[in-house]
Amino acid sequence: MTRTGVTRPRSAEPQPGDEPLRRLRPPLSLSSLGHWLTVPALTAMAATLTRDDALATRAQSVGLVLVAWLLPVLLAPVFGTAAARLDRRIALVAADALRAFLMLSVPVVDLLVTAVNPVLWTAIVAVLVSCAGMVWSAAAASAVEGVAAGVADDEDGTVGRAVRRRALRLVFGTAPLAALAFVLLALLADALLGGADRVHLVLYATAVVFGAAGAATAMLGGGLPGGEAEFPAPVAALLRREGGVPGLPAAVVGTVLPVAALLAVARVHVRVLGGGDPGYGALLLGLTAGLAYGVFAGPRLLAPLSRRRLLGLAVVAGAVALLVAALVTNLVVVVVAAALTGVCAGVAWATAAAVDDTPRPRALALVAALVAVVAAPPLAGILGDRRLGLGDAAYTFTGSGAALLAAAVLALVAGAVAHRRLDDRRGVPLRPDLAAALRGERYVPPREEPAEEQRARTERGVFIAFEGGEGAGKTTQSRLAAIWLRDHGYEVVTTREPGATKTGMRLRALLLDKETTGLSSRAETLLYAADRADHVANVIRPALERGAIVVSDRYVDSSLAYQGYGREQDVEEIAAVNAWATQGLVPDLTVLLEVPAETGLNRLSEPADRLESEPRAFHDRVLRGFRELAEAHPERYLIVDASRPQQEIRREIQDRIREILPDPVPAAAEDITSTFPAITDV
Ligand SMILES: Nc1ncnc2c1ncn2[C@@H]1O[C@H](COP(=O)(O)OP(=O)(O)OP(=O)(O)O)[C@@H](O)[C@H]1O
Ligand SMILES: Cc1cn([C@H]2C[C@H](O)[C@@H](COP(=O)(O)O)O2)c(=O)[nH]c1=O
Repeated sequence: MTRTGVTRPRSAEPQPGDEPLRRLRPPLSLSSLGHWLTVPALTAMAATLTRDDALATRAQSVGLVLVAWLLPVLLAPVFGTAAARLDRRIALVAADALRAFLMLSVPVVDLLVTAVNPVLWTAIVAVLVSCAGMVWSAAAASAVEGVAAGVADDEDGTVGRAVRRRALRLVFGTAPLAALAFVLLALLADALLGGADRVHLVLYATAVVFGAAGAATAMLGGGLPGGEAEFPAPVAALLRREGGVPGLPAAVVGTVLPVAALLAVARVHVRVLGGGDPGYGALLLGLTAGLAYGVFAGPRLLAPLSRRRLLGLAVVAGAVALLVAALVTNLVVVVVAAALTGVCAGVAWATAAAVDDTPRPRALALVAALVAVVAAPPLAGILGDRRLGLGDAAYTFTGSGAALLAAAVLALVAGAVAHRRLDDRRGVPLRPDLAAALRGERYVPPREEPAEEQRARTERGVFIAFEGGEGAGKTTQSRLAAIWLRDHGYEVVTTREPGATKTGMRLRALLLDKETTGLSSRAETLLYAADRADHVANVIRPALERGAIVVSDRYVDSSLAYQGYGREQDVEEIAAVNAWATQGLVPDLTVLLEVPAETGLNRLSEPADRLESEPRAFHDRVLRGFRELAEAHPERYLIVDASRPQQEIRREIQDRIREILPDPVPAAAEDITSTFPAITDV
């Protein structure tokens, strides 16, 4: 059972998606194992080849190999398009065979070809192996899509999604296995071989794994299904300036920096700490196992805590773990700190992907990783090893430790910025919020209300507005809130804008009809304001005056966001027009539901209306507008990450509404019963 009482399937039981993938499992696992093994194998080779050189040269050789391995990922769409033209089986087998051959070539060049610089050749192999890996990934993704699309009895796509998820787990889950295999091979090599040749064993082993993967693919019976896989271009995703979740870039940078910096200097750092390849492997094992655990556990971790808060916290915690790895000169402590860094980065990554499901976080992560891998090794070399005298004692501060320290400080700053900008529970203290989440509860802060405000509340009802972009879930959540309130004895009026009154319905038809062309932005603003004036005068105010709770799907903020930010008109002027139209009526609480524009628009099933048909840049400006409005008055807003499941969102909204509710039972009734009505979760 989970904390929330939901029974999770036991891992020993077959999962949906297992059976359709059964045939592809051996080649996918073997090839992925080989893929991840290439990283420690080639970096260890570079470190071994430069073992007698200065720290700067050693660090930069390892950095060069890592950069060479990462760079081709920028060209993923090119490889995706090229692979689509090839026969899938041939592409998979050829990519594995080429990688086996390339891995074998490294020791051969080292031992036999004196004319070629072996470090340079190792870096060239890293580029070529990575390119072949991209072709393999594209062909494998297409095969997995083919399997997912071909699942019988899968009308709602559940099994297809499970197939994709299982395939991803298979590919990324082999990374810790590769690190473990590297440790074992390094120990074996230490026991059996001597000198620089020791590192050759892992290169041979990687070649054998690729050979076995290619053979497993070649021997697959029957045809290999194919489907269309997507390969978003990382550079294009980054160049798109509109949209994006504020604070998310800082979170992504703060997530990636510690992992990339550790990878870049781990081999030289471990040597400084007195470890060889087995120590390097142990550090990689800790980091990758932590990452895998964090990615898979992240979505369920501290479920009652806001995902945006969790993201900021995970980034800060990862930076602190890296700080420990940088400062402590004990290999075991560093391996444990690397594992914690991995867990935090995994949790942060899973959470960031839930907050922004566009290709942007992935693109930014790739660029941040490249920058870190390029910068960390030379920084380690420049800073060099230093001995600090502390009275009788001395502390040796290594160059690699200093580079990790710099990365940790930067990640800490990025984490703090991310926490500040992403936080959707402003005004709610973090410590009790976190403590309650650790107990599996959601924290509801006590609210002290000035006497004047309390009196004003008893004299009128409560006004709650739901705001957000298209398809954010305003209608769904405002209805759920109204049902919950009615269940607890309140009179609730649910309403919406535009179109709550007879005149409003005509205005709505006019405003949303795509046939309404050439309407000026000012006229549009005034028509929305006219609808609102009628709405307030005939629906909202009368309901509030008789003490009802009014729940409105959209209100003034929609005009400020759409006509102000979206149409790029003066927001202050629109606010003034609307203050006049509503006679200054401001909601007691505005629930802002945030989803990326693409997600929201994709949720809509009806043909797009006049406003929904506006370009993506318009909707991105609208979303930015909503957030800025909410951030200006955090005390009367609840910002909700609306990309989560409906029931999670519902609970978060109920918790916040509870804080502003008047007592639903008339005072006279209370005198009789002497009990207060309990508000319980539905
Ligand atoms: N959290 C959620 N996750 C996934 N789908 C959701 C979620 N909330 C709502 N939906 C679905 O998204 C669609 C749009 O939801 P809804 O009508 O509530 O959004 P809206 O913000 O009112 O849209 P509009 O901008 O058209 O007024 C519906 O099909 C709804 O079932
Ligand atoms: C109140 C208000 C609304 N809009 C826009 C926003 C939407 O595109 C439509 C309303 O349709 P929905 O199904 O209720 O989401 O109108 C606006 O531009 N300005 C406003 O003030």
